[in-house]
Amino acid sequence: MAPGAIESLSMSTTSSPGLPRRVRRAGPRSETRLKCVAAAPEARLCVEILGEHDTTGGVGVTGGVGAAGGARGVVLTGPEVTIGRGAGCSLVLPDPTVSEVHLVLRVEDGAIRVIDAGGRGGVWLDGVRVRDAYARPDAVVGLGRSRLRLRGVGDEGEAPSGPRSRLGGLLGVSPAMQRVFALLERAARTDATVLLEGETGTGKELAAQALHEESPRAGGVLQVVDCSALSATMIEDMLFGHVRGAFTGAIAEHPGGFEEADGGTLFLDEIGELPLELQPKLLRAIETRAICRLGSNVPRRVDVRIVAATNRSLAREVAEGRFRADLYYRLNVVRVELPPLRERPEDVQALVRHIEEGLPAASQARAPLSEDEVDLLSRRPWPGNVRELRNEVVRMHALGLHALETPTPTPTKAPAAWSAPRPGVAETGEDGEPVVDLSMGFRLARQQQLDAFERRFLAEALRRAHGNVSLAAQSIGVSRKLLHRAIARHALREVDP
Ligand SMILES: Nc1ncnc2c1ncn2[C@@H]1O[C@H](COP(=O)(O)OP(=O)(O)OP(=O)(O)O)[C@@H](O)[C@H]1O
Repeated sequence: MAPGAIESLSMSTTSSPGLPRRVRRAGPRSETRLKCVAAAPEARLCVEILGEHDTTGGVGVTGGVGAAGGARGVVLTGPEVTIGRGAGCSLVLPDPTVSEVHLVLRVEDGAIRVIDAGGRGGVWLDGVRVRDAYARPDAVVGLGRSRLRLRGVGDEGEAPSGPRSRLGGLLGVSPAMQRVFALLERAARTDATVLLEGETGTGKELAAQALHEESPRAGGVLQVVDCSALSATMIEDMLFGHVRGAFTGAIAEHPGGFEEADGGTLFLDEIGELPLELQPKLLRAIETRAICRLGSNVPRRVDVRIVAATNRSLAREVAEGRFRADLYYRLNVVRVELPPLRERPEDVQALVRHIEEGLPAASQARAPLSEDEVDLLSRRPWPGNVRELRNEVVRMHALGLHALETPTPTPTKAPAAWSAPRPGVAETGEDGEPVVDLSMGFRLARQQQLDAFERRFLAEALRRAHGNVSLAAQSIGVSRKLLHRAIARHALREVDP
């Protein structure tokens, strides 16, 4: 189906006690929308100068810019303005700590985009250093020793407006998240199948919830089926349900996720883990919008919108033969990639404040994190993304810790020598058992343990085979091709002394 196309479906309704694991009903809508005003070339941008300097009379404005609101308030016109010490800037600041052209403000869709033009000391938005970020209304921008309050934009004296800083439970002020919000919003209006890709903890599940809540199906059910369940039979049962007697222990009929989601949205989480043998059956169900319960040949029509998520690259899985191409194309109608947190440090502050607001008073052993602490956190690599940030903030509050007291994790992306300890991999405790680190959550911890095990295992096999891949593969019972792929994934050298 073409991107954005509407799938037409038929309906049947069922209800079921005892939902499968991770299948649940969506909660009430919780979002507040921010108004967006369309950009106009003559858009006006109101800036209030708050600097320590006495800029009265010293503020120079050029090119369609006029003074407004007294000596310290200026209105800048045009979709893009430059700010700095240089005479050519739209707003000239006589501050020796400011660079010639320090900052660019751009009006986009009624929002103010703040771009560091390479100014000395950088650009600070609400106390967080940014390279390129959208500002909330009334945000304060710091450059050199000067500070500016962005009063908002408008053509006819409209109220200040801003970009969407959240969609459903997803928060984000960075341009990357703004693009995600725009895509999700557009996709939500259709019945098109959506594939969400992104590292663990980047908010794929929240994105699926937002898609459902923003869609015409919001009144229906959002059903989640975790395709990484332990056995293929269990996943099959969670997807398609069963009739009485279908297998030992099937003492009653049970609808699966497809039927549970009828009239609503079916969220296939961890789709990259779906066993190969189940993939043709899922493809058929998606194509025909009909399923048969396990143990039955009677097709049942279902009216569902499909959203799938994975923290793998499905295209790569297809290339490596672990995922069927036909199912991939059926799922990849609208693809939305959730960016990792390290690529959008501008979002850390909003996320920290949001997490702090949700903390129960009893678990707050310290004051809210200071701007310096938030700045420190925004420089970390966060391999577990927002989930890891949440855990860290909760931990800091619970234990009364400060950002400097908590170790900075190493990015998982950086390939370390295979013998070096991997981040998040448990060390051995006094009892010889691995020390469990709960702070990063189950999935990430499990993944990192598995990765570490695989790496050690393969490295040892290679070492014993003196780096001969064919021999190593033979000795551990895997194909040469598979071992080559694993070597590349773990950045192991094929010939190790
Ligand atoms: N943009 C965001 N705004 C607010 N909270 C977020 C955001 N992204 C993630 N979170 C929070 O981080 C945690 C993990 O989010 P979520 O489960 O949606 O991630 P995921 O990508 O589905 O992870 P996984 O692949 O491990 O299942 C949750 O507590 C969620 O509320």
